[in-house]
Amino acid sequence: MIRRFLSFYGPYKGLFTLDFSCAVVVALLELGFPIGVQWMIDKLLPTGNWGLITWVCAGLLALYIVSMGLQFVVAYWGHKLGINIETDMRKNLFQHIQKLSFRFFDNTKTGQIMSRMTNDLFDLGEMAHHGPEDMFIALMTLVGVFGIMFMVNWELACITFIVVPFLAWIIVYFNQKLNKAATQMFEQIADVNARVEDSVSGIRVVKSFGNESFEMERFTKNNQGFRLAKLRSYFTISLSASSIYMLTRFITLVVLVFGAWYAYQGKLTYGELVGFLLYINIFLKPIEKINALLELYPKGMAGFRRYCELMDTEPDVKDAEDAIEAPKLKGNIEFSNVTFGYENHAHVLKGVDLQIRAGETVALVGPSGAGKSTLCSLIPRFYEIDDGAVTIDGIDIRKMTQHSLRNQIGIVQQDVFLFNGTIRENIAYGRLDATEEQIWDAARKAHLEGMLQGLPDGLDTFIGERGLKLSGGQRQRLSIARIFLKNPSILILDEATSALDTETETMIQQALEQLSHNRTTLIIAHRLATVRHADRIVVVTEDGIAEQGKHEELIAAGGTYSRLSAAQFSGVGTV
Ligand SMILES: Nc1ncnc2c1ncn2[C@@H]1O[C@H](COP(=O)(O)OP(=O)(O)OP(=O)(O)O)[C@@H](O)[C@H]1O
Repeated sequence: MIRRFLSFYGPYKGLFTLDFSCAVVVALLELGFPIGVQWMIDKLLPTGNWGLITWVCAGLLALYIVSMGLQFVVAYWGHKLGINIETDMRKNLFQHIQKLSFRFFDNTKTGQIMSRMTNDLFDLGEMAHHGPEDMFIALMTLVGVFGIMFMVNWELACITFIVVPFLAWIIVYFNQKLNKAATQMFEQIADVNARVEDSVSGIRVVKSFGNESFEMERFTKNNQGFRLAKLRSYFTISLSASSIYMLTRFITLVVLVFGAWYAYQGKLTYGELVGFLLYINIFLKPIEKINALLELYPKGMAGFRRYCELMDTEPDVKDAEDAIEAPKLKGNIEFSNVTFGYENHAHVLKGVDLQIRAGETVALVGPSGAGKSTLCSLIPRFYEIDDGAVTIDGIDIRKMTQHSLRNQIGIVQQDVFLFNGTIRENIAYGRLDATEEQIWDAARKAHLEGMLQGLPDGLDTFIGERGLKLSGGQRQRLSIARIFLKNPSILILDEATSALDTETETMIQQALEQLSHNRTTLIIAHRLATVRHADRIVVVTEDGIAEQGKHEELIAAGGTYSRLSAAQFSGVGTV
């Protein structure tokens, strides 16, 4: 874990060396000042040579100024190093999250991911800056100060250093406790974030049910959980800080008593006693540093452990090592004996065989929960199948890179997701390098032109979070324009026109028919009326594919489809 953390210093060796060496010089100067003071009291003051005393004071002042400059370097460039490392980790995490599969997102709350990206990393930058540097300097100062104190008076030095083993014990003991407390704190704040994310993104549902106080109660529970976890960690921090304080004050007192006694007996000069007391202050500084680290280190490490945990989560859908860039696909899709389940041993699809010819329009119908959407989500390889194979143009999709495969598949969902931005940005999401003309062309085909002409900012109109400033039909048309621009070989339409009024629906149906011309199109249909004219209708039930054929053939066969059709047209059931 520590080695993994240290590897982040790699790109910043120069910055680290600068910061580290300045910090070491500052620490050495700190050690040197009391020697000067002691020398002045014992050797220089009795001579009465004020000229020399003035020069020595000027020299000390110059050293203080140098030390001040070096401290600025440490404070600024040291923090820069920490921030750089924190930024790199956040970038790695975002990059990794982008690679994770649907299964991960199905099982992880968005708020918790956000918490790992933000809160968990806050203390890491600080730890990256202060951790190795402060620890090294603290140890170096402790050793240095012991050496000097030993030379001044070995007995007093040994008395002072009796506290060190106690100190080490306190550090180890409280570090373990704080590690646990910090991990709990991060877990609790992640829960708070997840609750806020859930409530805010579902605010319309919350308000429509008038459940604001229920949401408040749930939030309060999470918030209290965080408060308790934080209080627990502060309790431990306070306990360790006061134990260390007690230990250090006690030792100062002991040194004062023994030092005064030695001075009284003439074993110690008064200059040595003052110098010694100044060294006690220097001796306390690394201890204070270690104490501060004791608070920072567990928080940083708990965040880093959670960072590693997420970074070590392997995507369950990965490109094969010898994966090829998919050629321009015609769209012959074949499912051969495909078995798939979201959870192990709970298969949604079992031994499914289905062939779809290039350019064919196939409608998938069947009872809710039968697996129509699941079947379609296997084509872009959103999930890894448990058994069998899915091929396109005879190539197993596991042999293509996910990017080149998904590039050739367009999906229009019933539940449209648009990004917070302008209409232009959202259409261009279908092809990031699209020209103005291509964007307008896609907008025209999706029948957005009229709407755009009525907007003062046209394509540059902001549509709000998730496109909330647009109507359901407008959102749907925008998502269709995106696919026109993408121009894929395979289309998956998840009852794409259900959010539109009859007039718009007819327009869009025409546009989609134009788009699906010469393209393989799968339509997940809930309203049978919309798919009567499909080349083929495939009826998916919980037992697999029950039947397939044209509308008339299936009606004549008198099977599941004809029953569903009768139920729907008589208005009794849903499909
Ligand atoms: N991400 C998921 N994680 C776990 N189970 C899921 C997931 N998505 C769907 N399921 C389950 O898989 C089964 C098939 O769901 P699917 O959405 O494919 O059905 P569908 O036929 O498209 O239904 P509908 O017509 O209602 O949209 C259901 O039992 C559903 O609960």
